[in-house]
Amino acid sequence: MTAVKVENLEKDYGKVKALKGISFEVKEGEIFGLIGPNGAGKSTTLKILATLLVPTGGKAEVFGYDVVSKADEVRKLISYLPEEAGAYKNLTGYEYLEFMAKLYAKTGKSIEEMLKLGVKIAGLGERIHDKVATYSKGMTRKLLLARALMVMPKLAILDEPASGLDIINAYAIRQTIKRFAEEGVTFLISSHNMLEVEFLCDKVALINKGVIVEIGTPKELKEKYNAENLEEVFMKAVGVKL
Ligand SMILES: Nc1ncnc2c1ncn2[C@@H]1O[C@H](COP(=O)(O)OP(=O)(O)OP(=O)(O)O)[C@@H](O)[C@H]1O
Repeated sequence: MTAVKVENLEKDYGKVKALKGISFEVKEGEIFGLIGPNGAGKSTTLKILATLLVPTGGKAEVFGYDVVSKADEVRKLISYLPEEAGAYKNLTGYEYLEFMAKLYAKTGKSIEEMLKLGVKIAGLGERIHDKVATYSKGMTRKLLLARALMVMPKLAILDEPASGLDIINAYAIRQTIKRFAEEGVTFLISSHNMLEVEFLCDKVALINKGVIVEIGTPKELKEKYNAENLEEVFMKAVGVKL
């Protein structure tokens, strides 16, 4: 089944044309990476799919639901991790996950289960009982990823999930994403770290200045451009002389 279908999507912010008619599809169970440099239009695309922004033109669907006219249905199926997200600093990590589980779970039993899963994903050990205000950036990011995944969304939309993290935390986050993909969660992630994406994603779309310049598996793209890695693919695809 198709998890995400984007057709000729456009977004203008006043005179700035952030998206100039992009199209791509994500299959159910895939880890799909939208990758490109700063300002390429990644966050804009993810916000539209998360129903937080309305496109200027074109169309986007999540599991067959239009993100504008069926936004309520879409919201039931997704989790969204924004690029610049914070958790309530005065709560402990545990209290934060509990608060979120109560918001999302329908019955007492599923609150418990969700919370247990959330604590496991966060992997913060005893520090889960410390205030979020005392967490490092990596710890907060892991807590937020736990919040996004403990609800077992059909589609997880993650904006730069491992950006700014050290290799150990970034690795832990990648492993979590892979594990949940094996359990059937579809992932749409954005990143400007092309090497990281290469290890993680089944399929990638390279986006630059609001235009998708290539789509394929990392292997296909490397072969097509006779490149050693996705960074090199990107440079060649956008015509940067190496
Ligand atoms: N609220 C806004 N108002 C005006 N322009 C915006 C707004 N949000 C984004 N833009 C512009 O739209 C373009 C795409 O921005 P977007 O945040 O989608 O890029 P990105 O690929 O996520 O970049 P980054 O990796 O830096 O987060 C940029 O030119 C940006 O300046």
